[in-house]
Amino acid sequence: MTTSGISADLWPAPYVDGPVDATVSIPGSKSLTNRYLLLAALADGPSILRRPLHSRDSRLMIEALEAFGARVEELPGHGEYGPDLRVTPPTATISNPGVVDVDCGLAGTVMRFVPPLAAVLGRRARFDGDPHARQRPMSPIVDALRQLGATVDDDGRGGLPFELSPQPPQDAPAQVSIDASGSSQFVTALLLVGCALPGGLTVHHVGPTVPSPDHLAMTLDVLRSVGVDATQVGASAWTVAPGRIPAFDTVIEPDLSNAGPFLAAAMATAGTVRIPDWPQRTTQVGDQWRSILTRMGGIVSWDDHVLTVSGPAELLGIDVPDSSELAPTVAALAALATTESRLTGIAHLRGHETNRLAAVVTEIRRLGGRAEELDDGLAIAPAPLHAADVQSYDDHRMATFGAILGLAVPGLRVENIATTSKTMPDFPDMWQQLVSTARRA
Ligand SMILES: O=C(O)C1=C[C@@H](OP(=O)(O)O)[C@@H](O)[C@H](O)C1
Ligand SMILES: C=C(OP(=O)(O)O)C(=O)O
Repeated sequence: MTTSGISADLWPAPYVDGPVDATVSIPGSKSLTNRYLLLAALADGPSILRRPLHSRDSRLMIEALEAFGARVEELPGHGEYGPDLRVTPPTATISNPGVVDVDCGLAGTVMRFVPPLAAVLGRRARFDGDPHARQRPMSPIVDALRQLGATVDDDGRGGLPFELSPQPPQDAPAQVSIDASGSSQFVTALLLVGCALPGGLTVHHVGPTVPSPDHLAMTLDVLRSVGVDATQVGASAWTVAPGRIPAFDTVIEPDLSNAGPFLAAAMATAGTVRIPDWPQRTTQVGDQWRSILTRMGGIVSWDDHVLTVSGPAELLGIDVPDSSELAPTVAALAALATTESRLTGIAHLRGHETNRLAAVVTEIRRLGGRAEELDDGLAIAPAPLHAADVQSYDDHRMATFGAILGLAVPGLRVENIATTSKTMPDFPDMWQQLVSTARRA
C-alpha cells in the first residue's frame, strides 16, 4: 500500500484502438465444479470430473473435502485447462475424528456448501476465511444447521468464524425454514446434502425473493444428473428425496460467466470473439450473454457449439432484471454505452466478494463516468471516461470490470489483477493474448 491507501500493485490494462478478433477457450465453471466436487464426496464410489476448473475457489473446496477424508487425485494426461480429477469419498468410519479446520477463502460456494456437508458427515469443524469473508451473509446457514440439530458456536455473530458440532444425521428433521433472500447459495447448500439425510430434506424459504434463480435451477439439474430426486415444490420450497448417489463421471461446461469479459471485449472494440464448447442447453446464468449482448447491439450466433459475438459500432445501454454474477461485467459495458442502463434485482450483490453496487459506482465515478446506486441495483449513464487506477476490492469481477474499461480508456490501471485467480488464474495472460489480436483502426 502507498500512503494514499491505494495499492502499488497496479496492472496497466491494455488499451486497443482497433477491433479484437479472437477465439478464447474458457476454463470450467466454478459453480458446476464445486457442486460436483461436493457431491462426489457423498457418492458411493470414486467419481470423475472432466475439464474441471482449477482455481482458488476449486482448490479451497478440494482442500475442505480432503480435510474430511476424501481423496482427490489428478488423472494423468491433461488438456488445455489442467488435469481431470478422481474423487474418492471419505470412508464411513474414521477413527478418532478430530476437529477439522476449513479455510473458506472468499468462496461463497465453500463457506455455504461445506458446513452442511460436515453436518451430514457428522464431523466437527471450524470454518473461517479471508477478512472480507467474515462480512458475507451466513446466518441462514447457521440457522439451518441448528434446525438440523447441530451446535454452532459463532459467538452470536451469525457468520464466520464458527465451530460446528453436528448431531448424528439419523436424528435430523426433514424440513428446514430459512430466509434465502440474501443468496441462492443458502438453498443450494442444503439441497446438495439433503439426500444424505434419512428423511431427505425440504427447504422452505420465508422472505423476499431468492436471487440468482439460474443458480437454483443449476442445483436441481446437477442433483438430477447424479440420480438424486430433487424438485421445486411451489414458489418457495424445494425438496430432495433420501437416497444414495452412485459414483459418476461428468464433463464440466466452460464458465459462461467468465466468458463475459472476453465477449465484452468484442462489444467494446467492435471486434469478434468466439467461445468454443458453448453448451446448447445449460442452466448457467452466463447463457444470458446471448440476449444481453444482442440487446446492447451485438450480433450473436451459436453454431456447432461455438458462440460468436461481434460488437456494434454503437454500444447501447440496457435494462436487466436479474444479472446476478454477470452484473459487474454488464456494468463495465454500460459505462461505455451511448444510452442509459439499469441493472435491477441485485440488492444482494452488497453481500458478494465486496459490496459490488458501491464498488461499481465508486469506480465508474473515479473514471469520470455517471453511476448511482438504486435500492436494488445500479443506474449507469453515458459520460466520457478518463484514466484512473481502478480498485478491485479483492473481487475477481471488479478486476475484470477494470480490464474491460481499460480497452477503451488509455492509461487505466487495475489494482490487484491477481485476484482473478479466484476463478480464472490465467486471466492476465489470456487477456494479453486477446488484445494481441486487435487490428489498428
Ligand atoms: O451457487 C452458485 O454457484 C452461485 C450462486 C450465486 O450466488 P448469489 O445467489 O449469492 O448471487 C452467484 O452469484 C455465485 O457466484 C455462484
Ligand atoms: C458471487 C460470486 O462468488 P461466490 O461463489 O464467492 O459467491 C461470483 O463469483 O461472482
